[in-house]
Amino acid sequence: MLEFENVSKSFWTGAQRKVILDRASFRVELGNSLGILAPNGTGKTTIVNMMAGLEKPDEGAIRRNCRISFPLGFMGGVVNRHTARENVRYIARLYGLDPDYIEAFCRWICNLEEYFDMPVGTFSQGMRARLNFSLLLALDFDIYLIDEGMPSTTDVAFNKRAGQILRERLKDRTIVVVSHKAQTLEKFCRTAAVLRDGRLHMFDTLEEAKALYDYQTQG
Ligand SMILES: Nc1ncnc2c1ncn2[C@@H]1O[C@H](COP(=O)(O)OP(=O)(O)OP(=O)(O)O)[C@@H](O)[C@H]1O
Repeated sequence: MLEFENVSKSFWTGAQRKVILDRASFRVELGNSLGILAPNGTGKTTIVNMMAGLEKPDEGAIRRNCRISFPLGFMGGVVNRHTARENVRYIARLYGLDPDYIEAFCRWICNLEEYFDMPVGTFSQGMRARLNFSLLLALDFDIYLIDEGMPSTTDVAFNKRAGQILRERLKDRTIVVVSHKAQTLEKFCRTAAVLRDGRLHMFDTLEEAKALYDYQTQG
């Protein structure tokens, strides 16, 4: 279970206070994936980061009693001056997993060859993305956080291999996906919410959420 209770979050822009969430309360139960629809720039990434524990709320409580992923595509957490091997072994230990298994899995998935033993700082953006994505697949979570659909890299063969494993994994896991497009949510969720002016409007079905969202965004 992942629960927000009276959570508020805003940013001071220098000219005004940008409200992301205003005393929002909701709960994600295991087995009931949730989609959040919100226009660009209204706080999707901030909400997902708060769910992952990467960002703190200003007020209210966020409770987690299950394994929650870092957001798919999240590029933090990997140290540039360490090799891919050192990074994945360290992260495996943090999660209480076998470093040999996690290293072997990541080596196989991301296919970086000799670069796997080079500092991550020497990697291209695409290589970094492959490493992060493979790490996410190597770990196992109860709730997966997805910011704007499936992550992808410029490597077509990797995308196919990793995408297939991810789709299999997500079949029996709970997903929270945030997007500005209802189409992205359709693949993952039944229940949905609409974020509007810091308020989260919850609906039992994606169709109901879509109706409000379309009404608001298309006039
Ligand atoms: N640390 C910060 N300080 C000030 N403003 C911030 C900060 N982080 C985010 N914002 C602002 O808060 C708003 C929401 O940002 P966020 O990245 O969560 O939105 P988003 O819906 O994910 O955006 P996009 O769809 O463009 O990726 C934006 O206006 C952004 O500029």
